[in-house]
Amino acid sequence: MTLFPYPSMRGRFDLRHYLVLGPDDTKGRPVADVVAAALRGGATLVQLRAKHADSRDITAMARDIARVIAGQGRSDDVAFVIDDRVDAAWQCRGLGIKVDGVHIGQDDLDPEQTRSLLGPDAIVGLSAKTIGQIEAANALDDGVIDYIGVGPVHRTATKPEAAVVGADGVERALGVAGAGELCAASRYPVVVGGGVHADDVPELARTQAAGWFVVSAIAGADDPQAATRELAEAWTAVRGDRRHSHAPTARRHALPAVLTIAGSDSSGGAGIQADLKTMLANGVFGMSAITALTAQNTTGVRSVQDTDPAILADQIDAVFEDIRPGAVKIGMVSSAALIAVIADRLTRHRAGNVVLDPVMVATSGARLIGEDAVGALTSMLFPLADVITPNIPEAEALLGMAFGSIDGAPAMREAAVALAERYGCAALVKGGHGTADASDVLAEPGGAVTWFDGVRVDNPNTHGTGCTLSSAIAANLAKGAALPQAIRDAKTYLTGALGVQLDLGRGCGPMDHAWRWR
Ligand SMILES: Nc1ncnc2c1ncn2[C@@H]1O[C@H](COP(=O)(O)OP(=O)(O)OP(=O)(O)O)[C@@H](O)[C@H]1O
Ligand SMILES: Cc1ncc(CO)c(N)n1
Ligand SMILES: [Mg+2]
Repeated sequence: MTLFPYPSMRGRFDLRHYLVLGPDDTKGRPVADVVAAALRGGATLVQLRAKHADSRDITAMARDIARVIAGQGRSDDVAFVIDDRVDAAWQCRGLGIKVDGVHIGQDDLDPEQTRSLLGPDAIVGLSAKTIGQIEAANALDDGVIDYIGVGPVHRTATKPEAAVVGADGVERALGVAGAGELCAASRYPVVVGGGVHADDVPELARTQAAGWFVVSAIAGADDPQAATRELAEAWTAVRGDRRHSHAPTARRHALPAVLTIAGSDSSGGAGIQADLKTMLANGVFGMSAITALTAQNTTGVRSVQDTDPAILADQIDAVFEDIRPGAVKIGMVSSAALIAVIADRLTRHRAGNVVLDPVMVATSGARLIGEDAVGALTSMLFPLADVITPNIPEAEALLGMAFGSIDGAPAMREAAVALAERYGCAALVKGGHGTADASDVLAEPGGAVTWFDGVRVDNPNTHGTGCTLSSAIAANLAKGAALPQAIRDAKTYLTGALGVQLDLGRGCGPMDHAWRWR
């Protein structure tokens, strides 16, 4: 349990004018004296570097430096860290000496262990000199390290043995430009140094560096105060008095991606518009291949123009050849020619997690599939689907007159089982068009039947409920959910989107897909 009585400097330290020094750098002068002079010259952070010193000596020097910082009234804005020796920093903090953290190298204790030893209040800086080391640092969880030290910029007196490695891993002087590349690649603020002298600073200040660090140019100077002032003024001349942000930028990362192959609904409430909004709201990256343009609004469909099959094929290829979708949602496909293209491309790209919403009639009553296409839909696309999501009228159309009308839960269940048996894919018969509680029933090819209880929302604006549900199912499958759970979560989302009672348009209006964030 540390006795460390000081407020954390994390998120408050200033990397702009960073002094590094140890007893071997100061030409015999006490380290604390050089620190005092550098602070008067504008130093903003101090690092004590005495890698091989006894703990007792480090503790004594640290106590003197902390006293100097406090003596100049700078304890609240000048952070003080110890280089490499996490043990010594831990000991100093336990003794109540204001050591705000550590700076560790690639060969020292690893960042996670350092963080767990020193706790959440300590500053942890990490050295890096190659793009690979920057990328490894970027991959650390947020909160492990606070900044990066890049260098040496030039071969230096204090580190002649240091491998000066460029971004490509080739050993050579890093230079200001090479350091600048590493700054640009880092998601943390970066302080750059190692052999830096005053005439490097203007160019360095034009990179994304957060500041310079210097050893000999200050610690070895006859007048450390003047030397510090010259470096600080050179920086400020270019960068003004602005400081760096402490918050690491988000790690570059992937996302599950989902492709919707569907029609465009100009009203924004159904079709690919509803699909993409749903995918965004459910945490996946949505992509689209458009099968038709429809001019529609909440009162009806005014006109439809099918996409040329060749451009539909290209859209699907373009997506699969770059960002492979973890799931595919198929919506409105109005012609056999377009269906054939989709079947060919999904087979060629070995698409998985295919959710097929057999769109036949818009909520407004307009027919959205040609007579010739229903047969193509069932013979060419159903075999590629993992699940089909017909509403009650669509299920009746797919099962034909012989099956009769679907009225009530038992008939819904029978219909789902019949569809799963006939087409060899899971079938979710949706209860929205029914009179009961908007529950849906899933029949899977292996015989499992699952009900998804609904709560009928008293809201006449249900435009796009089917598009929204099937897209949410696809999003959940892409995130790794099993089908029943994917449906359950999709239904929760949909019910919420209906429940906020968005009321737009003169007819059957759309839902609020962003309801969770309102
Ligand atoms: N008023 C409502 N309250 C709660 N859930 C509903 C309501 N209406 C529909 N749902 C649910 O919305 C989902 C879509 O079912 P619906 O029968 O509306 O599909 P659809 O007719 O294909 O929709 P669309 O008109 O967009 O094609 C189902 O889970 C259904 O239970
Ligand atoms: C483009 C399009 N796809 C699907 C539906 C189903 O509501 C619709 N109305 N419009
Ligand atoms: Mg529908």
